[in-house]
Amino acid sequence: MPEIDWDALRAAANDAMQKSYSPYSNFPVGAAALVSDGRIISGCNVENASYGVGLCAECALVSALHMSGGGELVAFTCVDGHGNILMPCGRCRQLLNEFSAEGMLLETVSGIKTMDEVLPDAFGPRQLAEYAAS
Ligand SMILES: O=c1ccn([C@H]2C[C@H](O)[C@@H](CO)O2)c(=O)[nH]1
Ligand SMILES: [Zn+2]
Repeated sequence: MPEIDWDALRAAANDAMQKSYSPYSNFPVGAAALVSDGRIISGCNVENASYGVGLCAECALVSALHMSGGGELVAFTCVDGHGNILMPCGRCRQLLNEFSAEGMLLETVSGIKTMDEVLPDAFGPRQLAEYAAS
């Protein structure tokens, strides 16, 4: 597993946040993650005049993961427009869980946590596989 440089991840999240399109909430968000092969990916929130259609930064990040070669997420951080750490919303925790490496770490307002701590007993691909096999 690659070594986690939280400062570099936060810098990437801040760079992504600068590209946010958030004229409706005025709440820019940038997310960044370290991938299993060592590369850093990022994404920003992209809002829409039809408010509910807006995309969280994590959606762009997951898209970037696939567009740049796939892999699993090892570490994740997310910042708001002031550069402060932001917790991914519930939907985005589910989104990230799908592509998380075992023991993936997230930087949170209350320290570094595991995916399992921020989304306990998650529903994921395993549940579908178990159902199909039963
Ligand atoms: O985890 C989160 C939570 C919120 N937002 C965005 C969605 C919306 O554009 C703005 C305000 O909710 O913040 C994200 O990008 N990620
Ligand atoms: Zn979200």
